[in-house]
Amino acid sequence: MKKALVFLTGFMGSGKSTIGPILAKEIGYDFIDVDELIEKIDGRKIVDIFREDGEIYFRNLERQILIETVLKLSKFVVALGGGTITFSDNLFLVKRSGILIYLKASPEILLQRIKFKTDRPLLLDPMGNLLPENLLFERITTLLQMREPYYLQADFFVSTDDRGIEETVAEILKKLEGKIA
Ligand SMILES: Nc1ncnc2c1ncn2[C@@H]1O[C@H](COP(=O)(O)OP(=O)(O)OP(=O)(O)O)[C@@H](O)[C@H]1O
Ligand SMILES: O=C(O)C1=C[C@@H](O)[C@@H](O)[C@H](O)C1
Ligand SMILES: [Mg+2]
Repeated sequence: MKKALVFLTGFMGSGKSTIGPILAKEIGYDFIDVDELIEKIDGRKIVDIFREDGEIYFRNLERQILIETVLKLSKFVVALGGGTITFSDNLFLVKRSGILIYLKASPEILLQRIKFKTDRPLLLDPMGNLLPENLLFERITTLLQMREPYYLQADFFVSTDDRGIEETVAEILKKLEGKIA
């Protein structure tokens, strides 16, 4: 059966929020970013939610918003959070509702893309400051190793390491052919 939701998963910095709106435009879908939706509904930035209430609170909120809002949409490209499909049975729910695409990137490339960003709480030190580059690289490598078994359960993946944004979108369009409503 052809599906009417396209989900993007992948590590922080893999390009979900960047590729999502461009892909949506190409296939005539709307676009929604789960991280942005969480911030809009909760009224706080994700770093503040993590700092004030902790990761478990965030994961429960993310799951609730996924079930109550996102999975009810049709003809949307959805940028998931980097950890969404690793929590509870979110992966199962997502795969049941649409096509899941993994934007794959190596730790080296991810490091270059995210090393100056302060809006990803899992990549900061306990005081909320940027980690030194060597520790950040270790954090990315460890977390990616734990996450990849989930990401690889996507319907297909696209490597973004040696491609620009437009090329990545073109590759996705090719792989989506005949699969979406
Ligand atoms: N081929 C590519 N595909 C995607 N993004 C790329 C590519 N090349 C460079 N970039 C850059 O990498 C960054 C990706 O960041 P983006 O915020 O889209 O990641 P994300 O997956 O949404 O992360 P998060 O899970 O933290 O929300 C952007 O600054 C984008 O311009
Ligand atoms: O990889 C993760 O666990 C996260 C990625 C971001 O998209 C946000 O959802 C949040 O910072 C957590
Ligand atoms: Mg994003």
